[in-house]
Amino acid sequence: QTLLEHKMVECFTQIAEDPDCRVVVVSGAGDVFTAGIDLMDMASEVLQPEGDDMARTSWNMRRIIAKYQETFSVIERCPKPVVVAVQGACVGGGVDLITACDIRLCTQDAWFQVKEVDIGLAADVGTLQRLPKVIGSRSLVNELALTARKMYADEAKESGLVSRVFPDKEAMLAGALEMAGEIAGRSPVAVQGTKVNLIYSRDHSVAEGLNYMATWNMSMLQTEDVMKSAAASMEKKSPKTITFSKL
Ligand SMILES: CCC/C=C/C=C/C(=O)SCCNC(=O)CCNC(=O)[C@H](O)C(C)(C)COP(=O)(O)OP(=O)(O)OC[C@H]1O[C@@H](n2cnc3c(N)ncnc32)[C@H](O)[C@@H]1OP(=O)(O)O
Repeated sequence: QTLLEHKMVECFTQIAEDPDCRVVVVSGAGDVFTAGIDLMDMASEVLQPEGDDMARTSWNMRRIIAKYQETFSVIERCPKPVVVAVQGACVGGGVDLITACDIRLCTQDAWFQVKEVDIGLAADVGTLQRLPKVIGSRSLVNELALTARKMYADEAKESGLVSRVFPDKEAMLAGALEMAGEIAGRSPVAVQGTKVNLIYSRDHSVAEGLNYMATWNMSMLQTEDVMKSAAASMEKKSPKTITFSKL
């Protein structure tokens, strides 16, 4: 139930470079997706940085926070799409994690909580930066982050935090894997280019996004995948029938 902070960077760095991997599904074991940061670790490790004076202690604290931020930023930077499947509680760092993913699914019993204000801190590893870009309503984001109230599955769907709600975990995992199969069956040049450009455009003006896109596709449009996909489309075949080279 605790976050796998240190393994996450290692894992997603490998996934980003692994041509055999085209899509990722993140799910949690048990009834609870995640209880967020381990509060015992937090008390003993995170909140006790070393340093001979305030400047050095603060510097080390900054490094610790940056390391935690990287835990989730590595997911967003990974060019392979990441589908996350949430059951039960998704608390604190869990919201940081899921907002760095590309597609969020949950079960009917799922709930989400930006818990940090309840433990005396401003959320510092991504929720405050990414949640406003996921949920359209700034007022709702502010309410959730300032009050730490729980948001249940139906509201999460209505607000756009998740795109689909499943009756139970089994159905959700089946749905997540089916979706992953749809993504993995398409051109990795197209899929990874789409993820990278969606994230770039989220953080830039339309003009900047278009400029980046033109530069991206001036090389990527020269892929053999376009001709293969277009030919399959003309023949009314699914892109999943095509064998695409690894990327
Ligand atoms: C630079 C740092 C950046 C990172 C910041 C991250 C911040 C955060 O993540 S803030 C959020 C922290 N998490 C919490 O406050 C979660 C609190 N826990 C819960 O709300 C519930 O435990 C939960 C809904 C997850 C599960 O409820 P359930 O009724 O199923 O189980 P419990 O009986 O409550 O818990 C079972 C045992 O687990 C221990 N536990 C739960 N959460 C944590 C946690 N986050 N850290 C450490 N331990 C946790 C709980 O104390 C129980 O232990 P025991 O009594 O020994 O059985």
